[in-house]
Amino acid sequence: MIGRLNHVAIAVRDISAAAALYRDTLGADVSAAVPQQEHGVTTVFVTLPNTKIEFLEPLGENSPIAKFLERNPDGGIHHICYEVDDIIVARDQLKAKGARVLGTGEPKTGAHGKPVLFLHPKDFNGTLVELEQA
Ligand SMILES: C[C@H](C(=O)O)C(=O)SCCNC(=O)CCNC(=O)[C@H](O)C(C)(C)COP(=O)(O)OP(=O)(O)OC[C@H]1O[C@@H](n2cnc3c(N)ncnc32)[C@H](O)[C@@H]1OP(=O)(O)O
Ligand SMILES: [Co+2]
Repeated sequence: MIGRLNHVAIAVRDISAAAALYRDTLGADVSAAVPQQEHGVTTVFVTLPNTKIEFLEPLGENSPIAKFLERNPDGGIHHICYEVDDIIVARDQLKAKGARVLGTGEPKTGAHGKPVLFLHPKDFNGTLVELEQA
């Protein structure tokens, strides 16, 4: 079911500082910041030869990463995103196996313009898992 590692997400309080750090200290290829209103975050992507790093900063009042940052004030790894061929098939298979799909269960459009879903961290070794349709 899961394929390539699409990205590893790091939640931060200051996405500009995080982007500058990776660009200027690590010499990385860093995108502009993009607000993702539907997801309650602003994103920056760091393009690596074999995957991406996604920086997340809270956006708006009810950001889903706000409490994570209260628990982790310096920031931290927030989720991992795997690619799947068909996100509805994957979702239905996962639900049939008892995994909890977060939100309404219907995919949202993610930062790459593809359908994404999230699986509860308590079901996957304490790690928030995002699925993105390849
Ligand atoms: C668009 C872009 C893209 O890639 O396209 C994105 O990624 S958008 C990325 C932003 N969107 C999302 O993250 C959507 C999915 N996330 C969510 O719905 C929420 O963050 C959540 C339900 C996973 C957790 O929300 P919350 O922290 O307010 O909830 P709680 O405080 O009740 O947390 C419930 C339990 O899960 C744990 N927990 C919470 N967040 C995480 C995490 N990131 N990794 C591992 N464990 C976590 C808490 O410590 C707690 O454990 P204990 O019970 O032991 O204390
Ligand atoms: Co993500």
